[in-house]
Amino acid sequence: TKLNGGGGGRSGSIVAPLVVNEDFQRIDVNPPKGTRDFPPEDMRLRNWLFNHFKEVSRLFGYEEVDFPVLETEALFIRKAGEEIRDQLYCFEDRGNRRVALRPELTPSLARLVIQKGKSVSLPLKWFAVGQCWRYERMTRGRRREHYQWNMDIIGVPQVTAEAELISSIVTFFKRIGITASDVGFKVSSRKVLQEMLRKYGVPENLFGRVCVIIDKIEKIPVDELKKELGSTGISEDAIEQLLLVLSVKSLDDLEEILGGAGEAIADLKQLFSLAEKFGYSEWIQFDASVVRGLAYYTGIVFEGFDRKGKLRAICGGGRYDRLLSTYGGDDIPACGFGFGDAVIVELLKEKDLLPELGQEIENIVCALDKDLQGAAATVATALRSKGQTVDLVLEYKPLKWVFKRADRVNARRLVLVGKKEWEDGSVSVKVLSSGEQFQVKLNDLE
Ligand SMILES: CC(=O)Nc1cnc2ccccc2c1
Repeated sequence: TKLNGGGGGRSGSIVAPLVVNEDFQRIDVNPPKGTRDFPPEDMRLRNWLFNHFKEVSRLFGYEEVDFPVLETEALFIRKAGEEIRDQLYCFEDRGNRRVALRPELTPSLARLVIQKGKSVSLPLKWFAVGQCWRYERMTRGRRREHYQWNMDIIGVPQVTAEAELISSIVTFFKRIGITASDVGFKVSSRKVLQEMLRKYGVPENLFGRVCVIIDKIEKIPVDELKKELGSTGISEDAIEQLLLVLSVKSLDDLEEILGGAGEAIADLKQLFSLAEKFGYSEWIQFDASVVRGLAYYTGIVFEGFDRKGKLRAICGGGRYDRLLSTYGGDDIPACGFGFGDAVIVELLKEKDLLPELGQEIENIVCALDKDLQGAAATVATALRSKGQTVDLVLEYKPLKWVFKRADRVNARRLVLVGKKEWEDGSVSVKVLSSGEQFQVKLNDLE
């Protein structure tokens, strides 16, 4: 420890310091690897973004829900080879229970719907904004947490549900200044794959695994993709045909291959016609190669992408009609999307659309001398009770300090409590933008 005497040897007197810190080093003040703090300026941007998420959800008539960030590990154990499974942030708790930090929100939502059972009437339209976790080996140095906005419709089998979900995301983009020339949605249906796999006699239980592998179509070399597909037992010929179908560029070409009878074509045609009615046709395009990487999707799938092709997918979602029944629930149709808080901020930076958000305070209240601190508290309270934001100077400070603080917190005006004015219940106010200064009875101050 450094005793006061060590402070440059003034009179040499040694006074033991009040706090001795010999028994620990300075703690690591950074947050754990892959996680973020949100100091005020970052929290203002986060709140701006999340408020848009939530306002759009409410505009569409959805109800907010939330779940524990900690779930039973079993909720996320799927044997389809998903990346989200390999990176599960899971552990054994002190009660020897296998638990996990949720990597996504949909399983928790499905669990709550089943828990609610008959006590809720369908359709349900729920939304949530929640932190999700993954445990990646240090090597990648990527983030281990992000916040996701989810909107889900439970109990509607028609494609009108997916069409509305896309409309809500388009509404969000428009609110923050993103246009159809900045981003688009690639739309397809996993029923294309399902119909192809049936045609080649591939067992249904391979469906999820095959989709997860095919989702890597643009991430790994094609012969590696073929090898992985082959390892599931699918024939070479079937694999060739699959990849051919996935490279199809239009719905008409797809109809050529699949025939017009299948649900895939019908669903997609209906979605594109609904897009017209919702007014977002120029935002979406058919793209047979979109499958998404989550095993539980069963029908329409979509993902938002930046047209410059510089960023990863902005958001994604689709229909998951079997998820509730795999958890032992009834056979209830469902669809939804997830929208992360990372890529969208990169996109806003790219487009120079980040909002300038500063602190805004209406009043700084301060006492002009020591024994008016109580009076200043009374003034602050009077203003706050009228809904005015007040930064009350909590200790006696020279005016120079107060002006500096007023500038930093971007205060609109100074409310000064002086001896003379306070004797007849007045305060003096200085409007900082104009420099205008006046005296006013406290009760007349609004
Ligand atoms: C770009 C980014 O931060 N992605 C990200 C970050 N954290 C996650 C955590 C769980 C699941 C997916 C995640 C995805």
